Amino acid sequence: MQRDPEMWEEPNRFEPERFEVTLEEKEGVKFIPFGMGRRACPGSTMGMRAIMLAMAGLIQCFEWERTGQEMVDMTPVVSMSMVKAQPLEAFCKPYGSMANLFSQL
Ligand code: HEM
Repeated sequence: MQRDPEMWEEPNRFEPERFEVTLEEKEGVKFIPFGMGRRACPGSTMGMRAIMLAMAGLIQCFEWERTGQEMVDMTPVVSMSMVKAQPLEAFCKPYGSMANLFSQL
């Protein structure tokens, strides 16, 4: 459903802003990674915050680069969750100020 062309414009394009729409807004209920109704995930808020914190930390602390000239292959495998067909390989190095911090850990 999250990649249904009848629900989303260019569903295969990486555009996370599309999920900023809340349930109250006119887009309606199109983003339901936590299920709905009585059995919906009770940990949804914690899940969203944990992922946001983890992603923000990775982006804020490290400089990321591809391993070669080719673009990262985003082809997914059809499964219960969205898994990349090719595992992500990337170089990361801590930003200058972070390197000092990490060396003290
Ligand atoms: C990104 C993180 C998470 C995702 C994508 C996720 C997704 C889901 C989904 C799809 C369901 C099934 C809903 C349904 O049956 O309609 C579920 C159920 C559940 N989740 Fe999560 N979840 C996440 C994080 C968490 C966390 C952090 C907790 C607890 C701290 C949690 C606790 C539960 C529990 C207890 C259920 C069963 C609810 C029931 O059957 O009544 N989840 N989750």
